[in-house]
Amino acid sequence: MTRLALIAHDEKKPDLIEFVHEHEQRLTGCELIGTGTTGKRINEETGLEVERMESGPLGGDMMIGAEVAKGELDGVIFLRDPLRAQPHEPDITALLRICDVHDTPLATNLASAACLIECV
Ligand SMILES: O=C(CO)COP(=O)(O)O
Repeated sequence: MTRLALIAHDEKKPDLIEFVHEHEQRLTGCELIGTGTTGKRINEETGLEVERMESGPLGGDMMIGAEVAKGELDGVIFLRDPLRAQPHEPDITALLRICDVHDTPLATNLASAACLIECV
């Protein structure tokens, strides 16, 4: 089964929730993990179930990075907020890097997320 990570910064969470609603049929067939608050909101606001890691600033991005490093994720959808600095920027950079190291599909905006879920 396809295993995907779903992550969004606060300003992008509404976009991700809408994306999940739009693509619910496709995502129902996937195993989903996410950072803490993102996962909580998807669990509460959509019909899908996300396994929750820690919140991003508390290490959640690194936990997802570890899954990538273990080869246990088929793709990462990470709607970053490009207009605000994050306190855990080094963790975010590390997650993006480890996706490149392992050639794991990574989408950081809605258009690329739509492409990603069609091909993983
Ligand atoms: O900060 C995040 C990703 O860098 C997301 O974390 P939350 O889903 O806990 O808000």
